[in-house]
Amino acid sequence: MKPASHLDGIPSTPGKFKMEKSSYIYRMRWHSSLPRLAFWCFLFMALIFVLFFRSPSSLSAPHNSGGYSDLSSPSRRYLQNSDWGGPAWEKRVRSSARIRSQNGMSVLVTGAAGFVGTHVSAALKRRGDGVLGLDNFNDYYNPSLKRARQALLERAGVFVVEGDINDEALLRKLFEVVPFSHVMHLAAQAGVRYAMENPSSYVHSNLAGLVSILEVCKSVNPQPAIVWASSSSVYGLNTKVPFSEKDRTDQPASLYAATKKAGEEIAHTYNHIYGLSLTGLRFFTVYGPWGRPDMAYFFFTRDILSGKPIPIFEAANHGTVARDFTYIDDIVRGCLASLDTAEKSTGSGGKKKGPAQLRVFNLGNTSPVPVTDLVSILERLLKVKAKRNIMKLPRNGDVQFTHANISSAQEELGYKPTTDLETGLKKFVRWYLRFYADGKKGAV
Ligand SMILES: O=C(O)[C@H]1O[C@H](OP(=O)(O)OP(=O)(O)OC[C@H]2O[C@@H](n3ccc(=O)[nH]c3=O)[C@H](O)[C@@H]2O)[C@H](O)[C@@H](O)[C@@H]1O
Repeated sequence: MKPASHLDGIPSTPGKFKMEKSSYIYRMRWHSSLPRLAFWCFLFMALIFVLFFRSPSSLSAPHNSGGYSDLSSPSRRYLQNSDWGGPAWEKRVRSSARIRSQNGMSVLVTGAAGFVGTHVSAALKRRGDGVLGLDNFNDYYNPSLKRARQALLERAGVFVVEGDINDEALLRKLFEVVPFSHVMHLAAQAGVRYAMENPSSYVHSNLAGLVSILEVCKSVNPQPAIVWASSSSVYGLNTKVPFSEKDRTDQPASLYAATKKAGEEIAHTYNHIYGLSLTGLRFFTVYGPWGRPDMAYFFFTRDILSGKPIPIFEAANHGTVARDFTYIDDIVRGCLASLDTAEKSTGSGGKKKGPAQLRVFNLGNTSPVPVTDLVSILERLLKVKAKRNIMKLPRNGDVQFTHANISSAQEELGYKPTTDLETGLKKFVRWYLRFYADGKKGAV
């Protein structure tokens, strides 16, 4: 008898199974229904296993633009330790989120082990607010820097829960343990150019992750007010300067920018349907101590020190490429002011009860600096001449310049940046040299 065609290929390795043996096996195995059942059960379990442990982003290699390379565990990006829950864990969560000042708030900070997240969490804690961090510690850049930030927060009394914003069960559990009054949502896939390498990571964090946060926030009681990180990149190909919140933002130049812009529209929807209070902050190229190694000022510093040439982009006809670089302390003040002025959400039980606050603010420095000047400042501070490799601005998401109009944030938040690039970079370089002294902390 001829075996059924879908079984033909099973003992397929030549030399491993002789023909007579395989037909014997076939007769023994497939004429009995119990082994057949066992086989399908095994196949089913294997499928469940594969689906459970495979995420879209686990298919791509880890990011290397920050100079970090670890190909040993490509699936690590979102394979998080789901080790949460239990009385001891809940006690830590509660204690970290305990308010210690009059009129303080309890804030869930997502992306707490990230650059901005760490600074915001520490600042909230310092003034007596209750803070709980959440971070998935992915390896977009060297996670040892994130662990060092976590240790810093730990010393300040902030517990950073390890988990992904897409894990709604975890988010619900956190709200069950602490009825957070505010969410500072900073977890995101950042970086403009990396979107060409790993587009699905942007969809995972900036779209699916944002929706997951909003879904949980809309359904808990009381609903928290949410402040979240948008980006100056939403202005895309806009040429009207300085960029005002009223300008068009429908021409993103990168998938990253498109996901941030989509986030702003998603925020509108949740505000409209569920009465969530939402404030989006368009950050302009934030830099400073504990910064992100994938950003130019950071890896320029590393490469200037090691004598490696640095690629400096210029626009067509030797056009200047410039950024409205904004120092982290100014951004933190803008974040805290946004939380302080956020009105309560109006919905409950997943239903809107009345109109709720919906805001978008530029948080920039209002003085763009050419990238070539940034390099000159670094050369002075590091006392090392850079090997400048001038190249054409690649068409992979970069825009030629950014410049924030901050009048709206000034009026409503009292936001007033005070740090110029030279002063801010001095603080960054001091931190960098201390942190990476003698290469003790390993590769950036
Ligand atoms: O403002 C923002 O919203 C964005 O700011 C930064 O994006 P970007 O301004 O491109 O920051 P960098 O990647 O550090 O680049 C800074 C400048 O250096 C230039 N650059 C970058 C890389 C390089 O190799 N050479 C080079 O000249 C870029 O064109 C840009 O003008 C962040 O990476 C984004 O996550 C953030 O959302």
